[in-house]
Formats: sequence, structure tokens, C-alpha cells
Amino acid sequence: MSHPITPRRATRSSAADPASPSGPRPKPTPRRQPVSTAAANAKQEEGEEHERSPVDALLEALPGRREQATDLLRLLAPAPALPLLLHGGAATGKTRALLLALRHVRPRPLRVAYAALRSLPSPRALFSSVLAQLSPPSSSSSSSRLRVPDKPSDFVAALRDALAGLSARGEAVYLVFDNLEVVRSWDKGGQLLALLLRLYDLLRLPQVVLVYVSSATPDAYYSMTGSVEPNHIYFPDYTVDEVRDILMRGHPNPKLYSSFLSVALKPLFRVTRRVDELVAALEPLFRRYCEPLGDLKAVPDESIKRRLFEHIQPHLAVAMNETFIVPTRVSVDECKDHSSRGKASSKRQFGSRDGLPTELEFHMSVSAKYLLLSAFLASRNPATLDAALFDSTGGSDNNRRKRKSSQASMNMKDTMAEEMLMKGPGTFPLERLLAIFQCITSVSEDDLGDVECSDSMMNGSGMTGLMSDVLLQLSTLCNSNFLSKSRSCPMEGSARYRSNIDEDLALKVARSVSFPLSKYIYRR
Ligand SMILES: Nc1ncnc2c1ncn2[C@@H]1O[C@H](COP(=O)(O)OP(=O)(O)OP(=O)(O)O)[C@@H](O)[C@H]1O
Repeated sequence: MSHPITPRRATRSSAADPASPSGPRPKPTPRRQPVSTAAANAKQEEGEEHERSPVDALLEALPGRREQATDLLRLLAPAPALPLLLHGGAATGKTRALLLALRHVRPRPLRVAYAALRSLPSPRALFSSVLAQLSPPSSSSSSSRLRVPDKPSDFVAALRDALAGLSARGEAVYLVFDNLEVVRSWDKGGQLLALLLRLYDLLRLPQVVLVYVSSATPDAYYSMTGSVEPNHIYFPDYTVDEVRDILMRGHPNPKLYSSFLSVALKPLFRVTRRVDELVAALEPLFRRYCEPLGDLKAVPDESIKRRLFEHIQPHLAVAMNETFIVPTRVSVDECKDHSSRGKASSKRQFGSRDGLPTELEFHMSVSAKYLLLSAFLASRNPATLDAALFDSTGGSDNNRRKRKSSQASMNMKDTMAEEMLMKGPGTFPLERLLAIFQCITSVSEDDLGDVECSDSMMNGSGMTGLMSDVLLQLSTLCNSNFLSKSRSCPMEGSARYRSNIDEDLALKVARSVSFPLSKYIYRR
């Protein structure tokens, strides 16, 4: 299930291995050992009899992540450790596994500065968050007084000072950059990304362990920086059995919940594989499932199971048609002072489907996002411009188009575009939607070298995977009001669709999959 990791990989730079510092790499300090007196050993052995090993505790908290948890404990050992990259699709447990594993890393004390980049609005907020977490406890309460650097080079200098102080006190420091791919979407994000990836070379502090968490593969990053290549651990998508183990863990009535999951999990798993979305979708369903029961502690026999199954079936069908939306509760202000709190809490909440809120983060599948973008373009652009906007290779080639267009045809297009804007979002047939969808997904396929459009984001199945569930996604988007479906057109005999989202929301969705939407929006 899990792809093999490549521990201590060879590096692309000549002075890559900290164990054999032949180049400019700093001399590794010997790994610090816990105090090893007879008394300490005895105490440790005694403790081991009563306590579970860190690995056991970790494995219990991480169903489906045995291999990753073991690798984490091994590769997180401090001083000197190569940077570590955890990569894999959305909600595959990267953050959870890392944060739990860090609790078990020895020796202590250690300091963790965790930057949840998805919750941070700008480079400056990132600098502020990291430096605040590294400042001594006395000054962290007055973090407003902390001078926040504007320039990345000043940040590196300030970071080095803060880390040197902690290293001098014997503290190992873990610098975690979660959702690293987000940096790309920031202004001058490419440069900042390269700088973050080169921190190992820039800081030269062996007791500092850099950990990057991302949906993109290592090659997406390290081929462009030429810096030391990290160890990496791959987090594949969960299988349905693994998700079942995760959901079953610690349930007060395992027999009842197991009989519920045997009915509800597989159908929903076809719609989403994200654990957080499944948890959110299953919770209200389980309450429904239990409605006929007087006693929630009861162990259901076969006849009760049958009755519960009949009771839940219609609700299950409705749930499968819903789009999963998870609101983020993190406001920009909250982000400014602290980064780390945001992520977990923001993801567990399940949003309502009322209206089309703009402050939500949408945890849709990649294909649903592309479909929504295709629908937005189909509603927004005149159909006659499709051929020009999406050339035969699927791409948008504005320059060539401009050169080739005659003044007369440009004028005609302008008039049409104006009419379209006056009329509001237009309707379109399914064929047009699918054609645009195919074009824009093929563009993204060409860009697979890009961080955000990595294989992992496509769930390892490539763009064919995107196409396969498109009709299911379409009905989900309609049910959740992102698209509306009109009655069949008497002339064409088929239904027409209309996008209900505005440009801001479309741009937000586009950013989340790094799709250059503005290139495809026709503007006069
Ligand atoms: N093995 C697991 N056991 C229990 N809960 C899990 C497990 N894996 C994931 N989850 C839950 O699923 C949700 C998403 O997990 P997490 O944030 O760790 O994923 P991620 O891979 O970091 O996602 P992203 O790439 O979107 O940041 C969290 O609520 C987390 O607790």
C-alpha cells in the first residue's frame, strides 16, 4: 500500500550528505545522547514494562499509517538530520502523523515551530509566525513587539539568530512548513519557496530539523532548487478498510458502529476518500441510523440491523449527492498572530450548504473543482470564443489568437462578449461543459511539473481519473447549487446548465488547483 521511502537519499549537490561533509556543509555535531547512568537505564527499563513503546502508541493513534509512523520516528531523530518531506494527497494524515510523531521524538527538550501555510495570508505572516514561536516564552506573550522582517533575507538572518540561541541552550528545533505548495500562489512565491527549501544550506545549524509537508512530490521542488534533497515519506490515499479502522477507533459501541459502516461507508467512499469529509458526512447519518433504537448501547442482532438498514437507506442516497464543504474558521487576524492552531480545528467542522459563502475553503475533489471552473467559463465566455480560447492542444494561446484575428472578427467577438455580460451568466449544454473540462484538464496535465498539479493531487491516477467521475460530480455541484440545471431545451432536447458562482469564488477555486483561470476569462 505505502510506497517505499528512500531514506538518506543521495543529494543533487556535491556536499549533500551531512555524514560526510566534504563541501561547505557544516561539521555535524555528534548526536546527543540521553544521560546514560545505571540509574537512568534502570528507570527506563522499569518504565518500559508499564508503558507502551512510542511506536506502539503512535501506531495505535494512526490506523493505516504503520510504515509512515515507523519511518517518521526514525527520520525525525535530531542532529544532524536531513530535511524531511512528507508528501501525498489531501487528508492522507500527513499533518496528524507528523505532529503525533513529534511527541515521541527523543531526546528532549525540543522546540517545534509549526507554520500552517494554508492559514497564513502572506510571507510576512509566515515570518512573524515562525519567529514568534521561536522567541523565548517571556517575549512570546508580547509578540506584537517582535520586529517582523519584510524581506526574506532579513527573515533568514532573524531566524538564524533565534535558532542559534535555542541550539546554544541544547534544544533541538523542528521547523515545520505545512501545505508548502501554498507558497507558490503568493506574490513572488516561487522565490520564497526556493528560499525555504534552501534553509538547510543557508542556516547550517545541524540541530535544526526542517520538515516540509506537501501534496507535491519531492521532484517538483528539488529539481528547481539544486539544494540538498530531503528524506521523504509518501502518504498514499487510504483504502476503504483503512478508513474503516480509522473511523472505528475508540467508538463507544463498536458492534453498532461497525454494522452502520458496513452499510454507509462504501457508497460514500465512492464520492470522497477524505477522512475528514467522511467523518463529517457519516456523523449525521449515524444519528439517523440510531433513531429507531431506544438504547444506544444495544448490540444489534440481525433483525435490528435489517430494520436500521431500511431506515437509513433513503438518507444515504441524499448524503451521496451532497458536496462536501468544510469551512475554515481561521480569519486573517487570527492567522497573523498564530499559525499552528488553525489547521486541525478548521478542518473538522462541516459547513452548511446555504448560499454560496465566499469565506469557505472548499474541500472538493480535484475533478469537482475543474468542473466548476469549466462551468464558470462556459457561463461567462461566449461559446463562439471556445475554439480561440482552447486551441487544439487544449491550451490558451492568447498571443497567437490576437495576431490571427482580423479587426472585423474582433469587433464581432467584442459585441458578443458585451451581450453575454449584459445578460449575466449564460446557459450551456453538457457537451460544451465536457469539452472545456477536457481542455483545461489537459492543460493541467501538461503542467504536471508544477508543484500544485502533481501526480499526487490527481490521486495517482492521472487525468483519466478526473474524467471518470465527472457526471457524478456534476450532479453533486447541481445539488449544492453551484450550478443550476434548466429543463430540457425543446430545440436541442437536452438539459442546459448555468454556473452560479461569481468570479471571486471561481478565482479562489482556481488558485487551490493552481489553474490560471484569468488567462481563459474573456475580457474586452
Ligand atoms: N490515520 C488517521 N487516523 C485518524 N485520523 C486521521 C488519520 N488520517 C487522517 N486523519 C484525519 O483526517 C483529517 C486530515 O488529516 P491531515 O490534516 O493530517 O491530512 P493531510 O495529509 O495533512 O492533509 P492536507 O494535505 O490537506 O493538509 C484530520 O482530521 C485527521 O485527524
